[in-house]
Amino acid sequence: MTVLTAHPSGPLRGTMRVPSDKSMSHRALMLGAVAQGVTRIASILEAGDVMSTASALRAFGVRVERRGGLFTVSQQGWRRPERALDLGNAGTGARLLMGLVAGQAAEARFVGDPSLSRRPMSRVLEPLMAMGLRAESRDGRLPVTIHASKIKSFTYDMPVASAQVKSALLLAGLGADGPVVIRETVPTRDHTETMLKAFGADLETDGHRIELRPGARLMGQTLSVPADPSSAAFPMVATLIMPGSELRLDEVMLNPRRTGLFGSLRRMGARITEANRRSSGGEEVADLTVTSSALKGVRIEASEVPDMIDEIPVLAVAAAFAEGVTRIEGLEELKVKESDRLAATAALLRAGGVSCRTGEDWLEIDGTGGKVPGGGTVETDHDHRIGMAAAVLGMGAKAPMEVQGADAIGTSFPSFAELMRGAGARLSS
Ligand SMILES: O=C(O)C1=C[C@@H](OP(=O)(O)O)[C@@H](O)[C@H](O)C1
Ligand SMILES: C=C(OP(=O)(O)O)C(=O)O
Repeated sequence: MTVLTAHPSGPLRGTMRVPSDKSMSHRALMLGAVAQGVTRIASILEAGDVMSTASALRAFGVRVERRGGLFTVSQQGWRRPERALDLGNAGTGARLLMGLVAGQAAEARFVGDPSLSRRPMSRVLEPLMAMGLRAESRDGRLPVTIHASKIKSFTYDMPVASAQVKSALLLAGLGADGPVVIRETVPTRDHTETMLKAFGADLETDGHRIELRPGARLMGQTLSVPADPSSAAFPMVATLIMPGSELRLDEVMLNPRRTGLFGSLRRMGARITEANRRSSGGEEVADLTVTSSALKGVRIEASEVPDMIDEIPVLAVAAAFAEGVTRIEGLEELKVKESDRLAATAALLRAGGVSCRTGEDWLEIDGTGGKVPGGGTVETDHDHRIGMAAAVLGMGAKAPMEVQGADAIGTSFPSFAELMRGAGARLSS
């Protein structure tokens, strides 16, 4: 098992470009795999989760090739995979691909690692089956077998704020016999909608309503994937909590459905400035300069959570260094991520000597005003974000934190230790 020890570190300095966005990378590969012609993807995220999606697509005969720094995707019809598709740790990969496969009237068996195998797949299978998909699962979990099916027109009111569910249904809709309409109560990341339009799909968004009309021919595109705001969150919080630090984070994607953390940190007193706003891969990006800041506790409402759903563990670390109490509501969905992130976040705070309380769907953290003891051990349990959040806590604490199972970090941010060391963090493995 890989162990990473995060030692109390000096100020962080310099400039870094964190790896590319995971959500966009999965979607670029999948749309390339059903489009006509060649899709060229510059600066795709080369990390475990995205590579799992790439190899699953290859199993259908889709050509996914790395040529220098460019990934190219092309297809001339899908064939039946010879083996089960192993999606590893990737929830996005598994759920979106189930929708895509359904829309192609293809068949496949999906498996995954121990973490993915305990996550609910029924949230996509139930609506997909209502659209006509024939599928079997182990109690709504992996392994899942999908049979070639005819997909029907469908209207769905989202029962849960999930971009993965929404995306799976839209991707299935590419092969439906009529429109697919999805109504969200809480808006979630819209990369599938943006990218489907860019590839030529007939898709319309009106407030919280999305309508996809099948039949348009998708054409291969050339795109470049900007830096992942969910990965930028870790060096950002590390910079804020370590006195004397200043770090520039280049080309960070600023889709408003992804930047809830940045707004919350600013409300806590974080100094984060933005320069050079421009467009990349169909999204707004900017270079962010982060300066260490005295943070104060804040209250986060449930309606704010979807825009920072993957950033809660590291937000909790920022709260541990703040002055006063932070309360975060609406954390139900955290329980079905790579680990039970509500329990895992509380456990990592306690391992670092920070007191906190949890309820069914909330977390309350007693800020220490910068005096986090540290000195504990955290087991990632296959959860990259828990591993990185624990490492950030250790960098700012009085005593080191040990992260067991640190190899999990490779699913989204393989260069985490190297980039953080380059900025001045003391990490040993
Ligand atoms: O669509 C996506 O790319 C994602 C959606 C979110 O999951 P949910 O749809 O389960 O909220 C998020 O947690 C995940 O990391 C990526
Ligand atoms: C929840 C996450 O990813 P996924 O659902 O794709 O495994 C994440 O990256 O934090």
